Amino acid sequence: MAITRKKITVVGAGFTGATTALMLAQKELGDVVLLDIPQLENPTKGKALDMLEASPVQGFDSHIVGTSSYEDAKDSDIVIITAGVARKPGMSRDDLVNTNAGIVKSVCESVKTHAPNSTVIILSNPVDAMTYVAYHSLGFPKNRVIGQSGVLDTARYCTFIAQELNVSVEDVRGFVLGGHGDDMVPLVRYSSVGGIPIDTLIPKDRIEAIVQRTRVGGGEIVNLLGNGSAYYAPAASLVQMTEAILKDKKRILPVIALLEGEYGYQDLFMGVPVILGGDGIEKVFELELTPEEKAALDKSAESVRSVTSVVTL
Ligand SMILES: NC(=O)c1ccc[n+]([C@@H]2O[C@H](COP(=O)([O-])OP(=O)(O)OC[C@H]3O[C@@H](n4cnc5c(N)ncnc54)[C@H](O)[C@@H]3O)[C@@H](O)[C@H]2O)c1
Ligand SMILES: O=C(O)C[C@H](O)C(=O)O
Repeated sequence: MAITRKKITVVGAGFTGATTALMLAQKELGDVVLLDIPQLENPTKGKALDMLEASPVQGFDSHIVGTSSYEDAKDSDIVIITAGVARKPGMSRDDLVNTNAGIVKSVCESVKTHAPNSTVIILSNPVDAMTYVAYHSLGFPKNRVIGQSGVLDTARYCTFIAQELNVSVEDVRGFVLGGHGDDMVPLVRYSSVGGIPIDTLIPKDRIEAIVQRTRVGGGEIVNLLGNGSAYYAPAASLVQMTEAILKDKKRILPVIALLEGEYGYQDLFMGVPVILGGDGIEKVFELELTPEEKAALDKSAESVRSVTSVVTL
């Protein structure tokens, strides 16, 4: 019996989209369709072909095609949306809201037509608001519309903790909740190294510095790059989410989910820990928060609400 491979479409073949496509293929998570606008069809085909030609060297058998046609995305299992503009130094993610809302809306119209059973992961910024836009444009059930922020923010947080203690990143566990903005909420109380709570190992002022560096981690990269934003760690985060879904791994990861009463928020897309598996978001975990943690999450939720409110659907 022929084995049907999974099909993953990455919309937007820029820095994050192209990097994601390559990482997905390297892990053989499925065949990859890399899609960008018609004006960039040849460069998109060129990037895909270049990646494919790496496959004999690296020994992966995923196919990769570049295209500007949604026909090629037909019946995708997963669609990852990276289409849109990135910020430059001096800008906030929220400055992108109007431009990217239009792009995400038009992409979702095509996804709805050509891949109606897909699970959709949104990366375009401001990503909490763009996930809200995608949900309403797609009309898919809430478990199949997922935003990426918490995996990346947590990865940055864990990187800084590992650096601080000079220990393996593999032994660091942590969580970042809330919106993908400068008031996101790294949860120190739920962070540990090899099972040891970090607040017993790292002085308070150093933890505060790590929390603050995490909050502005995207901006740190934007300032260093000078013309664009991070893409290696964002791509790795998208791949981890895709793998959790396609392999039904039931990972517990922080992702942007529709909240309908959880944590006291209604009709809000924001980062929370979930079970991510074959059905997409299979469960949202409601953690016990201290009054200080809840106040910080409320502040982050307010920022998300404020940028989401300017979007016209
Ligand atoms: N959520 C996160 O954690 C996170 C992380 C990194 C980047 N981002 C966001 O992801 C987006 C992409 O970042 P990037 O660095 O890849 O930018 P980029 O400029 O390198 O690539 C964006 C691509 O989208 C394409 N595009 C624009 N309109 C399109 C459309 N209608 N259909 C298909 N493709 C279209 C562009 O042609 C371009 O190739 C930005 O909004 C950025 O802020 C979010
Ligand atoms: O910071 C950005 O604008 C891109 C992304 O959201 C990130 O956190 O790297």
